[in-house]
Amino acid sequence: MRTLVVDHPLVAHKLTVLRDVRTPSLVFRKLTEELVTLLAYEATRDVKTVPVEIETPVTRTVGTAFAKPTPLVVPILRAGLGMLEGMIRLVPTAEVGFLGMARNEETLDIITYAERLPEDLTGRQVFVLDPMLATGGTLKEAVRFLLKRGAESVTCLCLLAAPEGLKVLEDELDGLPVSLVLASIDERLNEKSYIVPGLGDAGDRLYGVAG
Ligand SMILES: O=P(O)(O)OC[C@H]1O[C@H](OP(=O)(O)OP(=O)(O)O)[C@H](O)[C@@H]1O
Ligand SMILES: O=c1cc[nH]c(=O)[nH]1
Ligand SMILES: [Mg+2]
Repeated sequence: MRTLVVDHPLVAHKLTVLRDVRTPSLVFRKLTEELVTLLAYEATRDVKTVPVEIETPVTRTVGTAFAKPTPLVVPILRAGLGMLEGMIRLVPTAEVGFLGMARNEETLDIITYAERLPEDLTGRQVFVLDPMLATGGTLKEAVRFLLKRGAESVTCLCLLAAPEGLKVLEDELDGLPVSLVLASIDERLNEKSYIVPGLGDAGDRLYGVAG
């Protein structure tokens, strides 16, 4: 599994404001979008392209276009939805599918409560959006599901990852066409499996406390 941490002062600065407990929802949403756009630049480096012939005001030339089928972007609800705008700003022709997943905060079991994706993902490059990789349970389920549907590759964009969750993914998804693009690898998980120092519950900070 390829893992890239985007080491850039813009990312570090925006992430610091995002982590701050005083940062209100409105600013948190905006910063999440901006951070995703910075991660997306790196995450799409291997997106498939084809040569296209075009005419400039001066001459004919050969340029580059996204190959078909177009990339599929999959935000994991709720918190991943906060990353969608920032991603499709860079890849406006991408298609978007949805996975609704939540971890039970006591048992840490993952519930998939919604799925709206093409049945057949054969040959598709898929980009999964979820800000938090904590125990790795959610992302492991999501990636397996997408590969089972035939996805050619899965690239996950996350803001924060815990070393414990990264190890789970490395062990469980070893040898599969999976990459991770992150803004930071944090220190550890706490006793409630929250990322430390982290940013709290990303879904709650984006959208308010879930019922
Ligand atoms: O790596 P894990 O231990 O599985 O935890 C990470 C998951 O937890 C959060 O979602 P949550 O379950 O809080 O749902 P929400 O986005 O609706 O708040 C986060 O957005 C991930 O999906
Ligand atoms: O720190 C964490 C861990 C899981 N989910 C979150 O939103 N935050
Ligand atoms: Mg949550």
